[in-house]
Amino acid sequence: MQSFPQPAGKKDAKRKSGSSESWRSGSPNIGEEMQLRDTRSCAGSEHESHRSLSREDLCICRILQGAAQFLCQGHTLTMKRFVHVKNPYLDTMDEDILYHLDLGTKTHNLPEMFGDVKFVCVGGSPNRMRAFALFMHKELGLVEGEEDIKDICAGTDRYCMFKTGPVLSISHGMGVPSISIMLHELIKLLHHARCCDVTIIRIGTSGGIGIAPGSVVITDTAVDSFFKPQFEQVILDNVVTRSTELDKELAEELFNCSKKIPNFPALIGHTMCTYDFYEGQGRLDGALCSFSREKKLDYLKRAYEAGVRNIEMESTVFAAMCGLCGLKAAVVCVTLLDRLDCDQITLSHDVLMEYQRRPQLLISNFIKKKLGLCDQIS
Ligand SMILES: O=P(O)(O)O[C@H]1O[C@H](CO)[C@@H](O)[C@H]1O
Ligand SMILES: O=c1cc[nH]c(=O)[nH]1
Repeated sequence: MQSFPQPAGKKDAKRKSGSSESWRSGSPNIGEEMQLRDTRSCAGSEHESHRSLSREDLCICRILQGAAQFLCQGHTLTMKRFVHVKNPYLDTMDEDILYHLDLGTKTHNLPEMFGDVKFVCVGGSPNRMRAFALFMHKELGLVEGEEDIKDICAGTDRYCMFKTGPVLSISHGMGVPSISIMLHELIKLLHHARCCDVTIIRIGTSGGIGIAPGSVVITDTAVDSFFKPQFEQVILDNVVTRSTELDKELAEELFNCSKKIPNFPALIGHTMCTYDFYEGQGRLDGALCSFSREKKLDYLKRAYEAGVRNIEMESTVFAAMCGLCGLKAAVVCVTLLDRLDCDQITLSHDVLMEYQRRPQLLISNFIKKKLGLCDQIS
């Protein structure tokens, strides 16, 4: 049984300072760090030394010289992947208040609370993300009881956040504006906490196109309503187009993981992200509808031909923001219906719950595999 620290509360955070617990390595996260691994010892062994990189030019030169020497001696060198923000103003701020998460750099010790996070899972519904955290807690064989898993954002009712071991589970609400606000604050949180090598996965629901309800779609590329792999962000009065490519290797790895789960219908495909559930997804059952059944089917069939296998409402901005900030990202959504057949979701509560657990099961197995807990694959 393993034991991981739960995040410290506000009061504790004020008193404590300094390093965070890090997953298994026991080493603190100190600014930008370069990890030098001796490959002449057995793979995965503990012969690792850590050196800090200062931003001073002189120091960088020395380290690069050292690294070059190290490489010449037959070692390999791997860089830790830190979460980066692309905003010069952040460095000039005395305090950063993550308003919608009810967290802040002065009120909370973010490195201590979150420094060991390696996996972030996000999804629309607060209950689903709480259930996922509790499920992960059990799957990781953690000793603390469920009652220790509290909503870290309880001071706000915008989003909820739970942490168990190296896994953070957060709700993002519905649609691009809602997830985008959460991601701005989450990415800053991971940056302030000096997290490294973080994988982020959206586990959601969606409408399928031409595939059986209950199928789990692992997204290779998120596309917009015109089937383009891009997200258009309006900034001031400009439209900035951002790429929505996701990590293909990660998608493949997840797909391979899915093959090990008995009777698990999964596939890789494009995911279309829309700004609306009704007109935007070609539904005939909204309060407004100005197109015919034929037009709807023609649109969905063209989407299918373009490689789209499911439709949801967050994937493009999720892919774009995570890609820009150095987060390895994936989108895994179960389909609740086949949009070529119908528009209304008529599943019973039990079936809906069972479907929603499918992405969670896959991601739990993936996380356990990554943590070397392969004997505990469900
Ligand atoms: O199940 P979640 O994660 O909320 O995802 C899907 O479900 C919502 C619509 O019902 C949208 O947020 C859509 O993206
Ligand atoms: O059809 C659906 C089902 C779930 N979520 C969506 O965005 N669309």
